[in-house]
Amino acid sequence: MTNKKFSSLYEVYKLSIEIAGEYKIGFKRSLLLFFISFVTLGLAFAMFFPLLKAIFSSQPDINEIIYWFSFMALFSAISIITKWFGHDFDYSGYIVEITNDLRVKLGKKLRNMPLHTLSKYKTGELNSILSANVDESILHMGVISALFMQITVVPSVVVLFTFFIDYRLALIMLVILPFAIPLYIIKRKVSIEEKKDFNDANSNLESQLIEYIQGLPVLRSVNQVGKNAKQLDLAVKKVRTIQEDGAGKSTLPLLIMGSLVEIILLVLVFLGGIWVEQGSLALITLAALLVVVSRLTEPLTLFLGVIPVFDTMDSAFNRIKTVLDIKSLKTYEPKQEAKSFDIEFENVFYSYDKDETYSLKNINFKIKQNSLTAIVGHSGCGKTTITKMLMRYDDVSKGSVKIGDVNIKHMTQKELMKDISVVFQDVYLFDDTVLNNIKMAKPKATKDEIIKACKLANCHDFIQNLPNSYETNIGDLGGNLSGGEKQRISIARAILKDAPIVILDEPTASLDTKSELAVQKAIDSLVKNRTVIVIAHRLSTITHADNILVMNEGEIIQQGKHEQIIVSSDLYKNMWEAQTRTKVWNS
Ligand SMILES: Nc1ncnc2c1ncn2[C@@H]1O[C@H](COP(=O)(O)OP(=O)(O)OP(=O)(O)O)[C@@H](O)[C@H]1O
Repeated sequence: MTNKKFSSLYEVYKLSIEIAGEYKIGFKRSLLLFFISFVTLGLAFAMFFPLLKAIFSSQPDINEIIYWFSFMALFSAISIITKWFGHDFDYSGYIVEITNDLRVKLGKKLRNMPLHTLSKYKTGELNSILSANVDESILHMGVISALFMQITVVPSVVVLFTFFIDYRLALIMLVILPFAIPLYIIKRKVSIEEKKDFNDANSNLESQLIEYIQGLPVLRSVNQVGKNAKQLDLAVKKVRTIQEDGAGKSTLPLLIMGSLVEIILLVLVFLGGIWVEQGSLALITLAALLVVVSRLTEPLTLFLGVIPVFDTMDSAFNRIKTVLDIKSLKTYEPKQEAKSFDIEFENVFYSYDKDETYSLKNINFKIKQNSLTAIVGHSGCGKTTITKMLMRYDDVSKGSVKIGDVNIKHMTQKELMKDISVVFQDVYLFDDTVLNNIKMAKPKATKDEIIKACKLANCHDFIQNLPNSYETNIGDLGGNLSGGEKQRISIARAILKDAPIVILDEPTASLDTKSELAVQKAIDSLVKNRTVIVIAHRLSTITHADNILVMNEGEIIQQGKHEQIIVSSDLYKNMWEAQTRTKVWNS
């Protein structure tokens, strides 16, 4: 999801501060301590020059040796102590807190995100953002930032110190070290592109996996479970190709970088040897320098190894940020609550893609409190979109939606959802007890209230026959509830919620006649004395509706009672006749 290709180290630092949130002071302090630690480590290395000089001089002076050795020991001690305190940040639980805070923030965002935006994400994508990406984005805090500091600060201090010893030797290092820069840039470009492609491919793989597992029964029935599960197979291959490509492309810069220190050593030995021969450089100074430089091999090679960690973090946090930056739908002032439950759509237009392709066009209708309104029309004409606009799935592109004269933009999402119950065609039951699945509609409900709702929803008897009655875990039933039974549990939820408006999204469309009768009975209890909107495919179930909205291609082309529109609307008449014919064939 990120458009960024290459963040500078400063940007990575700024991101880190943002991630650290309220712990940013601790993070900055830890970076400062690491900085002091590695400056002093560089100085301790540099003490090799005077120390070796003192040891190997023609007349060694023990006091001078102790003097330089004491400095070396002092710098090393400061380095160890400050490094220890620097790591306090990762050892004392801050990183766990930061990870937790980030997940809580993302969780809140998901709760308040407009459903329209949420629906644009694949489940696997959100899954990888909340799990892997959160972990990756804080990876570098602690050990990795210490390592990074070490590989940049220590060589810099050594080069600077060498200037005081012999500027020519320092210049050799300064001339060769900048060759690391293009290598660094190539490596980062490869790495950041690989990370982005890898993240996209990985979330796609997660989505395909989730889809594969959920669709396993269907895949089995069409013999597509093995290698024939093409999409999953492709997703796995894509991840492998990206990883292989990335590994191949980043090996060369790593090898060259590793050789760079060897090259410096060779040039130092060659030129240093000449200068020693000519008498312009002390042999002991050259020897000390070779010892110090050879100690830089490891940090410089590590440098390129550490870069991908920053890129992983950068790419992961940018993905997190796209979620954090999503704006919740605004509740307009003054905040209001609906006191009555008439519904009015006035000149409503809506486009999913925020362009001129409207899924709803100039929708106008009024629903009286406690009446029954049905929406009918061919598939894709906009029936569900109307109900989504009532639930403020997104803001309408034009026009207004009102409940009891209050524009729903002035109602908080909580207030709005308090007023509406929805019964969907596909029921989702959570992996929890039957009781808790119903109770979630009204957390403070007593068991008696729940049983009463279940009796009304015509599901009390079959729940009692479950292995542990109301305490039976839905997961333990292993999908053994029928569609009609699940549907009645969801209706019990809606009855318990007791919202004044009920939306029925074709709840009986996929049920057989026996289940349909049982569910219809439950629905009859639910809709009593409420404002009801029903999306109906079977027109026979809505002939008694107070108003029927006939839709075609996003518009309401006719509205009225069954007896009126069967005469005035050709579309409705044709649908009715087609369904009556089917009924005759089926009987
Ligand atoms: N999330 C979405 N993003 C983009 N377009 C969408 C989205 N959901 C629906 N649409 C489009 O909006 C139009 C209306 O869809 P809607 O689901 O409201 O129709 P419907 O009448 O309820 O259909 P059905 O009876 O098949 O459920 C369709 O053209 C559909 O493709």
